[in-house]
Amino acid sequence: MFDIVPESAIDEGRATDAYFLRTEEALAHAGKNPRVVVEVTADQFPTGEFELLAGVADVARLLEGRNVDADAIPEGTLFDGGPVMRIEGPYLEFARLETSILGFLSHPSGMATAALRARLAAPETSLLSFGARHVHPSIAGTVDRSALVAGFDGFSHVAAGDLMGRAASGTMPHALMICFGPGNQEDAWRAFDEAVDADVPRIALCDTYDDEVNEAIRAAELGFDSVRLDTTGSRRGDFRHIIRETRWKLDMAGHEDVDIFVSGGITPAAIDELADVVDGFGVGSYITNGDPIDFALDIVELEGEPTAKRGKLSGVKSVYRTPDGGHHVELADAEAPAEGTPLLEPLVRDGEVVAEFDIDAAAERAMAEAELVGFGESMSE
Ligand SMILES: O=P(O)(O)OC[C@H]1O[C@H](OP(=O)(O)OP(=O)(O)O)[C@H](O)[C@@H]1O
Repeated sequence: MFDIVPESAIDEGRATDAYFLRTEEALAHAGKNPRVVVEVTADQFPTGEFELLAGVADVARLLEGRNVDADAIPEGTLFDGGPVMRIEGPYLEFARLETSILGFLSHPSGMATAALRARLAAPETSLLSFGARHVHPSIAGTVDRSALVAGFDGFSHVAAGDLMGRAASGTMPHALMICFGPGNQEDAWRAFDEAVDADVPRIALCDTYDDEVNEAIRAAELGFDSVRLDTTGSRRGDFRHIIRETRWKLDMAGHEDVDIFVSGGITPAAIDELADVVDGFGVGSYITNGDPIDFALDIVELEGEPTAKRGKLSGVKSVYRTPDGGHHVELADAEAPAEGTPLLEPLVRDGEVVAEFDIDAAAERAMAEAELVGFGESMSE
């Protein structure tokens, strides 16, 4: 019905580049199915430019039930070089899965990395992921899960929530306000308040027809807990001033408890500029525009012997984090760096998924990692 590659095609390995099917034919013809170790890597050596890993859970599900062992650094870990994942087994067990394995990691990790930049711009302020509308609906869950791995507080997409067993958050769209017509904002807000479950936060959208200050005070008078300002870019002028003026006049009217949320084109720079005058942000395109990480999957060992294509590092590797925040890449059988903690952990053993995936734990790890490696310090918009 829609242009969506079905889950069954991913699981069966048909969500692949055709040359892997040709490879299967050629290997079968030659009677070959070598035991290999492959590694998934973005940069061969540490670069100092860290990125946040996400999407590992989907890879684990894809490898489940296949005759392979796999290790991966946990979701929510920052990496800047060396393998993030290692898979070992007969090559034909997983040859055709390469395309989907890389896709499962590349896009989520890029979005999680962007989301972490936003998170670090205001560690204490509420951040909601609003990005689903910018991507194909089939991956909305990936967008919002990546944002949560990076420490976001919530997300807006209902089906993404169904996937994660969490409730979506949200306020109200301009469409609701416009359906009641100009001058009738109270009718729209009142209808929302009367109709929507009591446990849904009362956040009124206050920029549709009149001045933000005017609408915010009117919504507050109706009893709304919070207002959202999504002022159109062409009208924004000095957004910080608009927000401060709204805060000032809400306070003057006795509505010191009414929170102010903002959305629309919010970037880490905007968060940095506005965090002290707002109570929360909705962030969409900044997350979904996060560049996919350029992962590659390469054979590094063939029948127990180190090998690699030119330009790639042969041999099975380990990666370590040292207390100074260093990320070290070494041969797996070499001595670990002093005080180095190995980052690759068992993911799949004999086809059984042995890792656990906890979004909150990943988010905690991401924040600790960011502090350890100084991720925020090299942050650019
Ligand atoms: O700019 P982003 O960071 O991607 O934010 C996502 C969207 O959230 C806000 O929309 P709103 O709910 O106000 O949309 P509406 O005008 O359709 O009601 C904002 O105006 C963006 O369109």
